[in-house]
Amino acid sequence: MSGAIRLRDVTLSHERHPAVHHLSGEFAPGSLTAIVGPNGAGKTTLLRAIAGLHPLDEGRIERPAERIALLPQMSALDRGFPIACLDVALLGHWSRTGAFRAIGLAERARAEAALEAVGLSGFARRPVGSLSAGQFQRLLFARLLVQDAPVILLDEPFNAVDARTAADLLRLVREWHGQGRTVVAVLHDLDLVRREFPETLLLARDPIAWGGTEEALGAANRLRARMMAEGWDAEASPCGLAA
Ligand SMILES: Nc1ncnc2c1ncn2[C@@H]1O[C@H](COP(=O)(O)OP(=O)(O)OP(=O)(O)O)[C@@H](O)[C@H]1O
Repeated sequence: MSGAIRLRDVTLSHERHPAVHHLSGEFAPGSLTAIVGPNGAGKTTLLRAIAGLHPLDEGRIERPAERIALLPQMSALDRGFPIACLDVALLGHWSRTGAFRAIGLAERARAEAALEAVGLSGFARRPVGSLSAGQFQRLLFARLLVQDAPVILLDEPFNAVDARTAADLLRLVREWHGQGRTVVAVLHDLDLVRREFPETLLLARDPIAWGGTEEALGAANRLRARMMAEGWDAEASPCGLAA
């Protein structure tokens, strides 16, 4: 499976407020990378930019031609939507079928198998609004399974889920890595990152380190990220230049 993502001097902002500055590097095909950094470091903005959902101020992102799947932060999603679990899983087919092609039996079977794989067999007709946070996250992983993309971006995938759910979902992440997919996950649990993620990008709006996890998360790099975060000015213009 291919799936390299190359960033060339990427700068991102929100309404002229800085989010990510001059980031260059590569998520190699088949790599498993954590993005870590303080709150407000630009991690979510970067994932969205990689997925093509946030415009670039400067620079370039080279992505594979194939599909990129994004798991958004759970808190960013509206769960009051009146839709059943199977329909959410079926949405994973959308990028291939488009809005107007009918869903066939094979696609339905794939969605049902995905629900089973995440421990939600028997939930097909349940409205999403009735799910616990952990069950909902399992459902979003089922949708990722259906999407079957070579590049998978996960924004805080284990937030607000219990240990058993996190372990089950982590198993899927390992499987995706074993299948040669490129997986990038925003995470705050550094012990988990050290245990499971060979590569790490430490971001504090500016890139602090990008490479092997042990080295990227060394004490000096973590201190630098913390000091950068303490100095952030919410009103600063991108790159610290006068607007
Ligand atoms: N929709 C928005 N409008 C304006 N500013 C935004 C918006 N989204 C994010 N920002 C700002 O951009 C900066 C980067 O935010 P982002 O959510 O990418 O950081 P993060 O590293 O994912 O943070 P966290 O760990 O808290 O989720 C922050 O200063 C944030 O306040």
